[in-house]
Amino acid sequence: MLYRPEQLVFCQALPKIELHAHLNGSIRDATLRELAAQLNGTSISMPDVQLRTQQASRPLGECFKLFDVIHQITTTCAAITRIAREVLADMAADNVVYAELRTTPKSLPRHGMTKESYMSAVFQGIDDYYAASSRAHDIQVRLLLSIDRRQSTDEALETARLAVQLRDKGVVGLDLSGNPSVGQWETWVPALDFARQHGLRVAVHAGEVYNPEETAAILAWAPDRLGHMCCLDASLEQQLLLSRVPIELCLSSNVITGSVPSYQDHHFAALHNGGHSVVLCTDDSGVFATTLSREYAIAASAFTLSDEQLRQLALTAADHVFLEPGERQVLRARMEQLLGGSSK
Ligand SMILES: CNc1ncnc2c1ncn2[C@@H]1O[C@H](COP(=O)(O)O)[C@@H](O)[C@H]1O
Ligand SMILES: [Zn+2]
Repeated sequence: MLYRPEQLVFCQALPKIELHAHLNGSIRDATLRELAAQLNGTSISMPDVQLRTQQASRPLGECFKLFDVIHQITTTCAAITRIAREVLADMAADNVVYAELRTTPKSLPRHGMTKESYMSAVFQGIDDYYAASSRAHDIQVRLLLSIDRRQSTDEALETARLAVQLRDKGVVGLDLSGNPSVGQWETWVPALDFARQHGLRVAVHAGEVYNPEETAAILAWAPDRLGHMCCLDASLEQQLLLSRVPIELCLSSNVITGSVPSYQDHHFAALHNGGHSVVLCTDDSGVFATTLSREYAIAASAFTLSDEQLRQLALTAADHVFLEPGERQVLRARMEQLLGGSSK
């Protein structure tokens, strides 16, 4: 058993902050199946989708094949709008009070989709959620635009420019993600520099596989937050601790993909005990069949965290959001108030 039922109940009641969630990876299983079923006559079969979404362990390479399948199913603006709306609803139901959702804007000429229309579809989904929900005031959302590691320097720059343009629509930063075995860090540096020069914040997936040269280069660039950092040697570990860059940690994702051998072996414990800033996140709640509450419950059980430690973990996430300082303080005060209310 990964955790005791009462640990999950406690974690569900905690107000939480989600900082690392990929839109298409957070698709509901039922929605994925429904959209796949609507695509009769294409290369995607239902058994294909079912088999892929029911695996308990899925090596990283398999994960990226699954993302390709999901992307073949989510090619319309209507699908993207629906996913965005449902992801927000699921997070709000899980007591997430602030979320930074990340997604890769897609240009799919065959489907009449541009990066701009893709983003409009995401904004529509957010608007639809707020228009329909009585709990709408419960969750605040911001966006990070992702660069996929398969992209060229020019494609990445296009995404960075779009992110700057969409700042007043709630875009607060850029993310570098995608298959860690693909591409070269130097390719995307111009786009990340551009974003930073224009006042956006930058989160980078790093160390999801062992690649010490790249991880050292990423640390030297000093992103505002790092994702994963699973596969480091002793010297990189030292550099990471000295950098003090907060890390988004996704327990289920890392264990299911095999980046970390088990929950007990996860580097969460060493970082957290050493006072390094960490934020628990889901990564892909659909693909890994999880919720943020469940990730907190797994941490509570695997690392024997007290209720007070769990509350502190939820609270300190507010210090690492990509909001302006004034807004960040308001969020922190709100978390303090809500957490005061959730203590026994
Ligand atoms: C499991 N660990 C991971 N490592 C790296 N990148 C990941 C990821 N999980 C998801 N993504 C990135 O997010 C995309 C799906 O969401 P969007 O289409 O952008 O909304 C994937 O294609 C991949 O680029
Ligand atoms: Zn990720």
